Amino acid sequence: NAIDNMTGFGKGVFGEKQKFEIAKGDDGQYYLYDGTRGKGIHTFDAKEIPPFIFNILSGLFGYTGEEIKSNHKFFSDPAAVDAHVNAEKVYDYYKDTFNRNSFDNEGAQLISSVHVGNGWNNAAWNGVLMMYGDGDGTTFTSLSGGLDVIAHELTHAVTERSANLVYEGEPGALNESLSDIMGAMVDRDDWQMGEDIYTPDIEGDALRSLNDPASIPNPLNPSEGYPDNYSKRYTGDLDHGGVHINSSINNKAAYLLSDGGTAYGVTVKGVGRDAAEQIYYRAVNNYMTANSDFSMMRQAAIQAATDLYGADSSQVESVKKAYDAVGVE
Ligand SMILES: CCC(=O)Oc1c(C)cccc1C(=O)O
Ligand SMILES: [Ca+2]
Ligand SMILES: [Zn+2]
Repeated sequence: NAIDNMTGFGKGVFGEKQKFEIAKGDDGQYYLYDGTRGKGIHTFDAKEIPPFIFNILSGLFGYTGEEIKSNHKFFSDPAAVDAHVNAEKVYDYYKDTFNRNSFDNEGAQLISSVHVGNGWNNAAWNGVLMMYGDGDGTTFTSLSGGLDVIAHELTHAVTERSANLVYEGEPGALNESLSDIMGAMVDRDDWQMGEDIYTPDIEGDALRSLNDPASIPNPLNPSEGYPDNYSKRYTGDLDHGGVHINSSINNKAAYLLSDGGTAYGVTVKGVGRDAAEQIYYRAVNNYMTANSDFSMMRQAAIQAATDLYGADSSQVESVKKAYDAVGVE
């Protein structure tokens, strides 16, 4: 059927006015469907289906949830509005920054489902679509309200279609770290992850910090902060071998590469966010594979910087220093 692309309106999770692409169906209803980006951006309502059932339904049967429609151009579901708007922003980031057309570089549809589960404190890419919980209102509010969260989830899809880093141990920590790094590059005004949607009643905290990982308690070892050096890595079995913990070691390296600084006696000259994002994208897209470990991350970033700026460039030197600073040889 002919899709008429038009502009929709709504308010996001934090009450901000949003404008986004919608489509009008043959039934005269308006849908949260953006037909202008790739093969389309669809946002659905999962209607509180338990996450593990939703995962099965969407994984095996491609179920995406109920179409969100409105009989006028105003959409009144804030979680859906932000999931849609933020997916558009992340699509544009990958296209404008790396000329990548969606996560498969062939315009794959970006499908998001909101209201997954009941007070679910999670967001996930399940191989088919993004899933966002509403949070329990204490630990999280609607997770689709976080631009860095959506960039994080969509980067899992990009990683899966490129290096396809195994979600376990060091490769898993790098998988997580690349999602945090791109999350911080899209949500460009800070180096925190999830700050907008984490603990709505507490100001100033975040899920993770890339600039100072140790400033946030490590959930697996609360007496310490997240690790910011390889010598402090988590070596237990929880969280697939600490993929959400050891990611902070590489996150710190990326922060130092981008903004510069001194850590563990090593001073790094920042290359800026524009060069840092190009180095990491090229590393994950061209030089990393499923079992790449931290040492291979260092080499991949050096090679990417060499391709982009030359072997004797200051950027290559900064990559080496950044990984020296976090104790990765
Ligand atoms: C910043 C986004 C993020 O970390 O999402 C997750 C949450 C909130 C819980 C569990 C897993 C994830 C993830 O996507 O890794
Ligand atoms: Ca952020
Ligand atoms: Zn993740």
